Amino acid sequence: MKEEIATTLASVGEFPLIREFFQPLRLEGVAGVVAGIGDDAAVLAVPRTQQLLATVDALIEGIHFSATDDPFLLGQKALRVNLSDIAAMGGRPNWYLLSVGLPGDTPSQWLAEFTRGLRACGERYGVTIVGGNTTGSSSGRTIHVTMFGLVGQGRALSRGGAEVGDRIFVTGTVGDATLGLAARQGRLTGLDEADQRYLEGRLDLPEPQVALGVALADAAAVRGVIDVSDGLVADLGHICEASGKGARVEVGRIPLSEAARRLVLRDPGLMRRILSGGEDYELLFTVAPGAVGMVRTLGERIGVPVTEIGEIVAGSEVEVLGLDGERVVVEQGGWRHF
Ligand SMILES: Nc1ncnc2c1ncn2[C@@H]1O[C@H](COP(=O)(O)OP(=O)(O)OP(=O)(O)O)[C@@H](O)[C@H]1O
Ligand SMILES: Cc1ncc(C[n+]2csc(CCOP(=O)(O)O)c2C)c(N)n1
Ligand SMILES: [Mg+2]
Repeated sequence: MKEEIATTLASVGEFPLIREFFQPLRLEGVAGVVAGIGDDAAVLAVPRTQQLLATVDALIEGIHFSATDDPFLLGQKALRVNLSDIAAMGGRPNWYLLSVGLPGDTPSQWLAEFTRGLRACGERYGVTIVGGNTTGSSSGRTIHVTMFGLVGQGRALSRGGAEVGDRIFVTGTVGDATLGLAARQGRLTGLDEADQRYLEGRLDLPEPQVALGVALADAAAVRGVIDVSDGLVADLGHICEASGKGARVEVGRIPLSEAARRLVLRDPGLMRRILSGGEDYELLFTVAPGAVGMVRTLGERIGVPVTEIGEIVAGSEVEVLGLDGERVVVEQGGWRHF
């Protein structure tokens, strides 16, 4: 029997790679691309009534993903984590740059699947590649996506606008991604198969809340906004720091998925991990008390669950109250790289 020799990137070469894998990621019909892949820089047209949003996020092997993770999902996640940052600013995402560092022995099939994921997600959210960078890597695979979006002049949301008395809201459910990671790494036992699949799905394919972000940018009563990437308590801390305020959150109000709820019922200690686990990519935002009804209606109209979990207070601390009303100590509150 003849042995199949897998093609690697080293055998394809840098420029054929760009032609074969990255150029096909261009989407027709996205406005504003004066020049995309092929020149020294992209040329992008920003309408006079809009402002440009720019954000970059890295996915590093061993830090954000494992070599064995599904590259089709990873391609989608690379865009989704950036879409979430544009959403947190209330913008519409349009364009992205892709920078990859890949070892020469990476199978071509890996890159084919990774770029298939980018394409699927690009089509779904209407964002196109406009350029990038390709290098070898001597220490694992690295992916950086820089994403651009547009927001009306002076309409961008920010972390810094929270006021005392604001109600704190979060979209969707919290903690699924960190539980999914723990499950994948064998740190959760006794999880049934369907729940494990659900939680890992939330880790692999976060849902950036782009439509809600855009709607919130039009609502003047929405003040401090962030997406939950580091962890609920840590990211609320970022709103507090930027706004010069404190916050009080009630554990009993934090929205959990059915799968997370079942786990917490068995092991209430997991709640601590939920409070500080990252990668949910939900929106966390504060709302003037008089606008709570409007935000609920907005959530219903867009089809995104929004849950009130606490209140902005004077001070600088994020205070977490347990079911018994006692203060819960959350040491770090979220992911830290260093
Ligand atoms: N190396 C850097 N150089 C310049 N600015 C940076 C650098 N690293 C982070 N920042 C800036 O610091 C702020 C906080 O960064 P952080 O990465 O926590 O935000 P984020 O992008 O929302 O988080 P995430 O990476 O989880 O999406 C952002 O405004 C970011 O642009
Ligand atoms: C293999 C593996 N190990 C650990 C984690 C968890 N993790 C990595 S980065 C991060 C916070 C957001 O990062 P950033 O601020 O860089 O966007 C979290 C929760 C993972 N997903 N995969
Ligand atoms: Mg963010």
